[in-house]
Amino acid sequence: MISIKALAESPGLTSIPPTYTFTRSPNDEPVSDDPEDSIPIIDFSLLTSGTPDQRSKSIHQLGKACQDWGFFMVINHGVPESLMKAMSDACGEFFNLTEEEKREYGGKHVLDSIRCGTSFNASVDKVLFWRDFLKIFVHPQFHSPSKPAAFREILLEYSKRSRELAMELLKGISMSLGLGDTYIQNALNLELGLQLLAANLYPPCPEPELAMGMPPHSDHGLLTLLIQNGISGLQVQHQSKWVNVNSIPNAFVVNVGDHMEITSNGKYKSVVHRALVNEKATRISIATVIGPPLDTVVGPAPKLVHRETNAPAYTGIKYKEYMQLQQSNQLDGKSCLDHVRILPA
Ligand SMILES: O=C(O)CCC(=O)C(=O)O
Ligand SMILES: [Fe+2]
Repeated sequence: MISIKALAESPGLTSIPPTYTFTRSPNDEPVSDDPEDSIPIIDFSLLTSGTPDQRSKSIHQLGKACQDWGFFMVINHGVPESLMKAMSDACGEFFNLTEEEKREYGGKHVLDSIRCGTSFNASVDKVLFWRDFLKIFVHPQFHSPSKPAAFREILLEYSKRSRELAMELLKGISMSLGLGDTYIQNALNLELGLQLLAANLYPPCPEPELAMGMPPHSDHGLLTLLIQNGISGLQVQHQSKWVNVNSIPNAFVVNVGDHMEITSNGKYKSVVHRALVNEKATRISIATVIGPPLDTVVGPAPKLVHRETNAPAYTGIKYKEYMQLQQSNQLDGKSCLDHVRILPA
């Protein structure tokens, strides 16, 4: 399968091949034009080193962001800007390797530690997406492609720093659920949890309104931390509208994943989002997914369910089985989560 990078660079390309034409559903939500519609901002420095009052306000804001939006931006997070830029550049260089060099990691299983390809799952996608990807398991065992030369070192440091940030956010989220700061960490054994880095490349597209970078979907895992190379394209579904995420430079865009929705028994919802493409600039986004160990069965936190007043709304499922389920179907909104939802009697 040809990479989207190779296709986009074909000389004289003025239209997209029909297999890339994404049919938007007739009841697709409109894009919000309200400048007030913007995902909440969390000041990480207040969450971790503010006064007790500032900390408790931040925890409240974090909980509210998870409940109302499922998405928020994190500023003053302490991850060096130079490291974020280096990671984004290194991913760009990976995609610049020859098709031959990248083939070493291509077309493999969802649980393989390094995997690159195009679209989402080109063997089941009816329409192909204008996107190449590189996915790497960086925790509990660290993996890295051996090329480009500096990749490994940058990835190691970036993975470590983004993990620390995620763990602090999870403490705050755990508190916001009234569970105590280490409850989620302990209940889901995050010490040995999966961390997946997924880099996305969206080259310029001659007919951006006809193509789709990534279709509407929610993410597996507890939290996703996203950085971008300054080019926008991400949209989040909110109150029946698509809201553009115009990220503050160097902020992390964080979202609630399906396994946080399950753990919180539906209090915090994973939110559907999509990535559009544009005609002019190459966009790179790098998602870091934080999840439990692959063999952990994730169900609602026992402390959050109550037989009569708050019955479990999801059946427990092994994290890796959930990932396999998502990978074997077309990426389609929250259809994967629907498989484990218990409908009220
Ligand atoms: O490129 C983006 O902004 C979104 C990527 C994404 O949703 C994902 O990797 O799951
Ligand atoms: Fe996503």
